[in-house]
Amino acid sequence: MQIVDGRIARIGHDLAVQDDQVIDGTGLTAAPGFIDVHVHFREPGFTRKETIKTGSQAAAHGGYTTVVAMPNLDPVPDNINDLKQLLDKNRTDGVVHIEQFAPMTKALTTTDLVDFTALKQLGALGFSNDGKGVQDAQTMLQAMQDAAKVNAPIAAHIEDESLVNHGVINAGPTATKLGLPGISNESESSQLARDLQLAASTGVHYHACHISTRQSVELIRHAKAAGVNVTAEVSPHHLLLDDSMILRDDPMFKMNPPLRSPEDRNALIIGLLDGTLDMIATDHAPHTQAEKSGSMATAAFGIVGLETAFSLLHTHLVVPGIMPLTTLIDKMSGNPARAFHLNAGELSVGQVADITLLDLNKQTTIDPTTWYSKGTNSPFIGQTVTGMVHTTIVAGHIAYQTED
Ligand SMILES: NC(=O)N[C@@H](CC(=O)O)C(=O)O
Ligand SMILES: [Zn+2]
Ligand SMILES: [Zn+2]
Repeated sequence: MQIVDGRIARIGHDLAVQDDQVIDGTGLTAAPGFIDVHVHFREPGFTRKETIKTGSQAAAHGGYTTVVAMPNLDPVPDNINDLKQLLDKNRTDGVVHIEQFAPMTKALTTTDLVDFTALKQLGALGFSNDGKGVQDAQTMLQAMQDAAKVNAPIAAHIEDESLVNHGVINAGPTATKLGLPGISNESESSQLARDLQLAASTGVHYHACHISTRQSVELIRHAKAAGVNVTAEVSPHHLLLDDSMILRDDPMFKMNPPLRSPEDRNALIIGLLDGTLDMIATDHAPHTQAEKSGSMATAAFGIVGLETAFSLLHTHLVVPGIMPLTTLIDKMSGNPARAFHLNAGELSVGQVADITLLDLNKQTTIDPTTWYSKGTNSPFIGQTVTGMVHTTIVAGHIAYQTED
């Protein structure tokens, strides 16, 4: 493959080499750069957890060349000035392409809608109140109408707070055993059912964030069959972990939505394989060590994911034969690109040279001392995995390269 001016110029064997830089890909597999449509970079407001620089370096380390960042920041970028500053900072500090969701409502929690036209024009990729579900149906309906008008997607964090019951893990035998309050599946699926009805009537592109329950998979399957303009993501942790694996009160296993039952996890894998769930997104949610210590009752929700996603998914889905490598790469690159109309996700002549080189046989141990993220909150630390990201090329420039 030959790259000229940041774009793929030629693909083939024995390309004449007059270039000033050669990357030896012997033994490596080239994939289109990964795309994560759900990350939290915490800047501005929470830079003790992460910054745009460290978050984007973590993305490059994980093989991601494009990410879409969530707006649960301080200040919330719900106006032209704050969004403009954020977009500028994403551009100057990011070592990968950073797209940005703007919020749907002021401050994420009010029912005052943002100016969808102005924020879209400024460069928001779409709109999301991630971190908070939209509790009020009328607000969601209006947000969908406004988003549809400007041809922008809505990415929904789906959570009916009246059904959450102050829960911190999935409602089920583990919650009972540990004496912790549980979150029901219906807190997600009942709001999703509402949203799919509203999406059908507005025609908006409705993207369901971090789907975690079997009921949600079923609802999305039906909505797609009925022609609703819906896409959905699932996180690596909901695919690879369930609440039966939570053996003690450990905040590394606390995230929103929570790890569900083994049956739910199985439905997510089937839904991913049959196309009901379009893509994998990490929901990279860094927190400080203090925020992730003590009991699950009080710790923060969320885990990091950018630097471990490929290795974990390759080890647990591709190596055992559950999912072909090409499908995994589609779920991590081509599908998110198509869903969000990103000019990325394929390796072809003329495309921007966003390329990830994979060393599929390499065994490593998941070790946060090798990470760029400020967050070390992960339940996967210490696991041995097969397959790792070797080199990440963003618009023709090396954004990450392994040392060995
Ligand atoms: N997923 C989480 O557990 N936490 C996210 C918020 C979110 O994605 O809902 C965060 O911002 O920390
Ligand atoms: Zn969320
Ligand atoms: Zn999130």
